[in-house]
Amino acid sequence: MTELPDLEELVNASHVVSLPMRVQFRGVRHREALLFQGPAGWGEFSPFLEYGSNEASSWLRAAIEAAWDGYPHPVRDEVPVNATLPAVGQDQVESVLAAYDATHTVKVKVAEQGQDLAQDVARVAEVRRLLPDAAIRIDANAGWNHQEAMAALEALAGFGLQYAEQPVASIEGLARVREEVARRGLGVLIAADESVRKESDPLAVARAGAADLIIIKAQPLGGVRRALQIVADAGLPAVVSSALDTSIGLRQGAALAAALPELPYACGLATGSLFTSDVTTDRFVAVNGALQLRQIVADPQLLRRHAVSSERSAWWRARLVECYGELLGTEQ
Ligand SMILES: O=C(O)CCC(=O)C1=CC=C[C@@H](O)[C@@H]1C(=O)O
Ligand SMILES: [Mg+2]
Repeated sequence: MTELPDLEELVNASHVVSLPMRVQFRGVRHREALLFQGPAGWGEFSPFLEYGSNEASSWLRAAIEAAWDGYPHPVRDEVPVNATLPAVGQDQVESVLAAYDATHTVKVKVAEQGQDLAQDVARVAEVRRLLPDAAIRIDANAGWNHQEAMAALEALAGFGLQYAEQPVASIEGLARVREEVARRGLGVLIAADESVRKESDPLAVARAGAADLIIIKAQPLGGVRRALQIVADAGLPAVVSSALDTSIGLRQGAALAAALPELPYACGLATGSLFTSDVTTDRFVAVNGALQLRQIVADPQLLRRHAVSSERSAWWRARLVECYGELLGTEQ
């Protein structure tokens, strides 16, 4: 990004929407996002509501990159994607998976607050029963301590796990789990997500040898080009994942995945299927297990239909101004 666009131009171009979700994910049933169109296309700014302006400013940087600079040249025109299964009860697994045209790989959320390991085992077992040949990965979102992580991985490894994403919170903790998994011969790779996108140094995981692969997200990492640089510097395989974005943000994730020199795993970019509606008429969801790269444009009627209240809109615009201020401080 060479120069920031004019703030007034950004604010005036903004639309704030709230999209309804099929099931609760990450504690939300509605996902709010601010969208704007620039000379290169649409950009999405949708940091989670609880994020402060410093963290959220990377998301704004990514949105501006999408709308003003566009994307780097892709090296592939389709991106294999995984179905993402929220921490639903065993009885809901089949209906949630039915929303996806991407079940060669399933990521199962585990370690949800208020649930126990038996519920995780039941959920993973049900996925394995329904999809005997699928690659299954789990994501604990740092919800376990070391002991809990080891007990869970012992209990779940038998279902055949491709990898476990962020089983524990810290980088040292990940390294310790990774070592013990190897010592016990559990055959589960360890992936770092929060330890990449929420640390001040996204390369610390790689330097510490704490993970076998990294999860990268375009918005939290400040855009496609920055994320590509992180992967190049980390020297680890990368999986691109969504931030529960609308089709606009998913398109940015797909641009990142399409520009990576290597893409050994399916990406977590099928989350458009968790929404019951979107901002585009031709939603950016998987077809035959993959996203096909194409232009994604917001539809004025859908933007109106999903527009938030004037209070929420004012809240988002104020957030935009605050994050813009943060960017001005760091970029110029
Ligand atoms: O990676 C996927 O399959 C889908 C995206 C996903 O899991 C997430 C999206 C948004 C917020 C995160 O809590 C969550 C993640 O931890 O990866
Ligand atoms: Mg994750």
